[in-house]
Amino acid sequence: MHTPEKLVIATRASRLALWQAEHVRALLQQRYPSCEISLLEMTTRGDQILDRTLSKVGGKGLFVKELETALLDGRADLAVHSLKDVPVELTDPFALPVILERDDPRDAFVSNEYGSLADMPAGAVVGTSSLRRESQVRAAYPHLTVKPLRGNLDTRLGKLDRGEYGAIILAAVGLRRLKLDERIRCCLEPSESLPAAGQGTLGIEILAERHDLAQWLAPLACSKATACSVAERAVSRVLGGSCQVPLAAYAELNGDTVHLDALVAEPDGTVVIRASGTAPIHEALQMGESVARELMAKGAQPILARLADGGNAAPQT
Ligand SMILES: NCc1[nH]cc(CCC(=O)O)c1CC(=O)O
Repeated sequence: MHTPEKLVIATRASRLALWQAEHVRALLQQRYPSCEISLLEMTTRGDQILDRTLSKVGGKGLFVKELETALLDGRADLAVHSLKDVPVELTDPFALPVILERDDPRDAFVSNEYGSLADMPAGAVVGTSSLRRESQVRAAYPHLTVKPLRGNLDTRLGKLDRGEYGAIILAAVGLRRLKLDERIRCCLEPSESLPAAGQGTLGIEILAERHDLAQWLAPLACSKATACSVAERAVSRVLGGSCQVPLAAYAELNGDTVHLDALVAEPDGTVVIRASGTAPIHEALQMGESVARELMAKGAQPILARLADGGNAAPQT
């Protein structure tokens, strides 16, 4: 069989992104031992803007765009992304043919003082720059104060350690990948903090015309994670994943059945609209779309419309 001789993987230069790219490199190397595989490290706009809340700076696929230019001009063959950061509508020459097996999708509670959100006293400060996390924290713990928190993982942990926050909320998977598990005081179950669409999942982006490449990458795909991400991303797509909005969508597989929970909330936590659905794998897309329509019917529209005014397209962290 014809196999690849040389592959270049475009990646952001953060430690987490590098771990993820190395992970994909190792999987490919195992499968294609004679292939020469290298990483092309890039700094994206999302990495440069550290002083403002991501949802405020907007910009479609802040973490994705520069990597796409490397695919376009041939400097790289594939780009590895946290699926959560990938816009739901990939524009024309690009495709996302491979969704890898999902890791832990949960949010993690990190603190030097407290064991959980429930332990925190009135007025204590929780750091997160995600409207999704903020709205859920504020809905369940209205006595806590939520403040924005930006930067890569090390920066965020540094701000916590300097006492700027009583606790911060991060994706558990990011901490695990950087061997920072010991910082996790507890994981927030989906019932307490419903994850973002695609959280804990990696996707591989290529130029759609590279059919050879798509075939070489195909063995890395996980059909279960793919079904879940199809359902979750359908919600974001229907609701305008391009809006900066507190939106969560989390699917699980039970045998051949996909179960999906989704919510849209006011950032201040005063309104949380929920919907869920269940369907066989092959109907994951339609089920996701109908869950999204149910959210709309229950009043998601005014929240979305108001938040959409501020800009387009922040990643739904
Ligand atoms: N918001 C940025 C981002 N994008 C992906 C991850 C972690 C990896 C993942 O969720 O798959 C993170 C960090 C975080 O949310 O704490």
